[in-house]
Amino acid sequence: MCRASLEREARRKDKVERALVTSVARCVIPDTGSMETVARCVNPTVSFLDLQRHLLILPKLHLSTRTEDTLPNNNTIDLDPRAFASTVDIMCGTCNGDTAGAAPPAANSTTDNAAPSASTSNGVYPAQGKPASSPYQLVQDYISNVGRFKIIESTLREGEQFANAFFDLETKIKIAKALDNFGVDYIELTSPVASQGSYDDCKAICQLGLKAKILTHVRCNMEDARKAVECGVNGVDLVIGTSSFLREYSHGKSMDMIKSTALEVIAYIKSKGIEVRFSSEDSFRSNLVDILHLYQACDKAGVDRVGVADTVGGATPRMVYDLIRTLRGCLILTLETHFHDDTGCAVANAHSALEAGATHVDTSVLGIGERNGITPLGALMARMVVTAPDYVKSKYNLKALKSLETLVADAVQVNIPFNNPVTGFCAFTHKAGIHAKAILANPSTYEIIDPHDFGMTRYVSINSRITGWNAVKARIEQLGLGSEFSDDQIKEVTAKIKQMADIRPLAIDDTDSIIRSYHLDLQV
Ligand SMILES: CC(=O)SCCNC(=O)CCNC(=O)[C@H](O)C(C)(C)COP(=O)(O)OP(=O)(O)OC[C@H]1O[C@@H](n2cnc3c(N)ncnc32)[C@H](O)[C@@H]1OP(=O)(O)O
Ligand SMILES: O=C(O)CCC(=O)C(=O)O
Repeated sequence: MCRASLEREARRKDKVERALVTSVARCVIPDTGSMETVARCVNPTVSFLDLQRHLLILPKLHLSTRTEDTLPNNNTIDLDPRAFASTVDIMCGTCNGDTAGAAPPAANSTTDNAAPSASTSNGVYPAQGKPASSPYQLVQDYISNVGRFKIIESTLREGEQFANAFFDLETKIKIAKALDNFGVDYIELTSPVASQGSYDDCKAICQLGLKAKILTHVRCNMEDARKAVECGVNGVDLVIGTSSFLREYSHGKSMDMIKSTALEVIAYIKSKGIEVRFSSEDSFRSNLVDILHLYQACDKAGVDRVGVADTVGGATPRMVYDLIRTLRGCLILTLETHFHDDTGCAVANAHSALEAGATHVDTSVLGIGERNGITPLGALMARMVVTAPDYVKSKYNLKALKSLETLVADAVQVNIPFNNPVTGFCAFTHKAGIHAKAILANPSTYEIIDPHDFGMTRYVSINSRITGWNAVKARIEQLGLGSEFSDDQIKEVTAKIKQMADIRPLAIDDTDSIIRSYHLDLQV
C-alpha cells in the first residue's frame, strides 16, 4: 500500500495517536533500498518496522536521508533517547492508539492532542521554562539552546585570516579586552605554530587575566598541541578536515589515521588539565557515518566539545538543523558550530544550529575571516536578542557593540557596512511617511529591536518627498514650534518640503529652513 493510501486509511479509522519518540536510527528500508531515518516509540505496539512501513510524521525531526552514507554492521548507531524525547503525531496503520504500557513521557513533552497552551503560543522557552518577552511565537522544542548558548569569539583567529587583517600585539590586546568587556565566553587565538609573533602574542594574551577563557586553534597533531599547551591557554581547539576533498588534497590522512591521532592528541591535552575541543573541518561535505563514529570516539575520550564546521559556507539552515539534530541524538551533547558566509546563511545557520541543540557558536566582529568570513558577532546578537531577549540582555554588554565594531573596523581598515544589523548608519532610520507616523506612535510597529538596548538611537527622516505630515509635525515639535502650527498648516508646510524634495536631495537644515520660513510668514 502506498504512503498516501496508508495516510488516508489511518485518518479514516481515526487512528491518529501521539507517541513519544525514544530513539531514532538510520537504516536501509527493505522495500526501496533507500537509507532513511526511522524512529522508535515508547508505545510498544509501534515497532521499528511499523514505523518504516507506515506513515511517520516527525515535524520536529528534520533528519537526514542522504543515501550515500553507509552504516556499520548492525545498521544502527548508538543514540541518545533524551535528544528525541519529544511528542510527535504518528499516523500508524497497525496500532490502535492504545498507549497503555507506554513509558511515562519525558519532562517537557506534551502528551495530548490539545492545541498548545496560551503560554506556549505566546512564546515560552520550554527548555528553560521561563517566559520570553519576544513578540514572535517561538517553536517549542525540548532540545533547543537558543536561550542558553555560548560564544566562541574568533576575531583573533578566524578574523586574522581576513584579507586586510594585521594585528600587532597592542591591537590584539585592545580587541581581547573589548571582547571580554562585551561578555564573550571564549576568545580564540591564531595557532602559536603560525609564527614566533603568534606564539609570543598568545602567551601575552593568556597572561591578561581576562574573564573569557583563552583558546588557541591548532592542527590535530602532537607538535601543534604541545606548542599550544606551552602558551598557557585555557583550552585547545583541534581541527582536521574530514571531507574527501580535504583528506585527499589537504593533509592526506585516512579516517582511521585521523581517529588514532585525534585520540592521542586529546589524551595529551587532557593530561595537561585544560579544555580540548575536536572539530572536523568541512563537516557538511563529510560522510555522516564517518564523522558520527569519529565524534563518538572523541566524546568517549573526554573532549569538552565537538565542533561542526561549514568551512565553505554551502550549508542551508535546514541542512544545519538536520546534522546538528542527528548528532545530538547520537550522544554528542556539547556542540560547537562554525559557519562561513559564502552564501549569506551564516547567521541563519547559527540560529538553526542552536534550535537543533548546538551549544556554542563561533563568531568574529563584523564577520571578518577567510574569504568573506563567518557569523558576525553583532548580527548574531541582533538575531538572538529577538529570539531570547532575557538571556541576551542579561549576559552580553550590548551597549559596547558599536565601540567594539569600530575598534575592529579601524584595525582592518574597513567601514561598518551601511546596512549592518544594529550599528549600520541607517539600521534605525525611518523614512517613509506611513512608517514614520506609526513609529512615532509606537516604535514596535516597525522595529523588532529596541535601539536603546544597544545604546543606539532611532532617527525619523523628514528630508524627502516620501515624508508625511505626522513626521513633519514631530520635527516642528522638536523645534519648539508645536503650539504655533495647526494641523492644516503642518500639512501645507509638508507640501512645501515635498515640492523642494522633488527638485533635489534635502538635508535636515534645508527642511528646518522651510519650516522656519513658513513660520515667519505666519507671524506677518
Ligand atoms: C578552515 C581553517 O581556517 S583551518 C585553520 C587555518 N589556520 C591556519 O592555517 C593557521 C596559519 N597557518 C600557518 O601558519 C601555516 O599554514 C602552518 C604553520 C600551520 C603550516 O605551515 P607549513 O608547514 O609551511 O605548511 P603549509 O601551510 O604549506 O601546509 C599545511 C600543512 O599542514 C598539514 N595539515 C593541514 N591541515 C591539517 C590538520 N588539520 N592536521 C594536521 N595537519 C594538517 C598539511 O598536510 C600540510 O602539511 P605538509 O607540510 O606535509 O604539506
Ligand atoms: O575549527 C573549526 O571548527 C573551524 C575551522 C574553520 O575555520 C573552518 O572550518 O572554516
